[in-house]
Amino acid sequence: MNNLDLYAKGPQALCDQGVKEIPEAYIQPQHERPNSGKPVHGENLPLIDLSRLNGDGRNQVIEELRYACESWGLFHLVNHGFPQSSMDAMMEVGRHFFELPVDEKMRFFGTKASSETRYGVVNFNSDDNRVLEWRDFLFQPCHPLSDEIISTWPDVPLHYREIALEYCKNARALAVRLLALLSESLGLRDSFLNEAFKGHDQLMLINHYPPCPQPDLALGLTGHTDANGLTILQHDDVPGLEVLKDGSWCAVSSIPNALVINLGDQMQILSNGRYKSIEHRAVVNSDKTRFSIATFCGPSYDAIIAPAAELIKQHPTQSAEYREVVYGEYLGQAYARGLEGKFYINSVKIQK
Ligand SMILES: O=C(O)CCC(=O)C(=O)O
Ligand SMILES: [Fe+2]
Repeated sequence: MNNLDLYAKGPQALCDQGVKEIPEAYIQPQHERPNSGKPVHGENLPLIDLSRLNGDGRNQVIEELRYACESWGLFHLVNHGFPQSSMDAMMEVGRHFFELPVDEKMRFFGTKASSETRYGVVNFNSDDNRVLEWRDFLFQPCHPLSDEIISTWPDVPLHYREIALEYCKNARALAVRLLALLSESLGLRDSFLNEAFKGHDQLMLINHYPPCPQPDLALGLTGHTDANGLTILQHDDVPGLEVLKDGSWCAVSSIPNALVINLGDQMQILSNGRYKSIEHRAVVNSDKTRFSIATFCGPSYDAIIAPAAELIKQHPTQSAEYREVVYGEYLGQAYARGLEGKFYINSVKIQK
């Protein structure tokens, strides 16, 4: 099958053709289909306001952060210092990328599940029988960067690379700041998590979910936890993100100018299970396109990630809950396995 045939099977092409029924390959088994995700009201889902860090509010913010990470693994973040102009520009140039003619987008087409720049239409390889997801995406490495890596990024639309470069730098600055705050919230020295991550690795994924004629049968993104350390998610105002909380899927609203931060598996390991990587997914709808930009911040590939000794001492059994992992290997195996709930993090849990 050539690339254009593959594109023709992708959700955007199907949407453009005006199909009324989605192909079988996109139909989720009954138990995976989106039910009407019980909405989480704003007051339940934690919202962290970083403007309160200066002065008297500081201890309270750290306390709220601890609560959010222990009970949710996800929170809205406002007054985060990420320039709005950079967020808006990235969303716009990302949108324009997906509007490009097929041949332009297909110049970046790739199927290999790796950290290389690629535009993906259908997310499985031939020996994988998974149900397809109703999205296409653009994936790119963002840190560490070199001219060679930047030269793999899309060179269209105009200014894509400079806008993306600025965005990646802003995301990295926020990640470094958040890791210091998360260290503090765990009672560790400020530099702990940033040091544990060594030089850091950062990837960006732009998800594009076209309207789907049968949204009750499909998913934009299967339920999964992020394999990295923490994810900075910017999404537009079209609903779609859901989190699994106490066994039910709950819709996460979009708050203007806010970012969604969710913890990945490495935070669960480093915190010896005190903080959780949260299972989440994206549902689709029948009339609106939805976009999200996920920045995955994680350790360097050669970093060895293990529960922090200080936190093991505080654990009821005073023992490690997870075995140590080399981050690059963990990520490689998580990619190979594909999205599957908490399967991969559970596989490195020490059986007692
Ligand atoms: O589109 C979303 O809201 C979720 C994206 C996501 O979870 C991911 O890219 O890992
Ligand atoms: Fe995710």
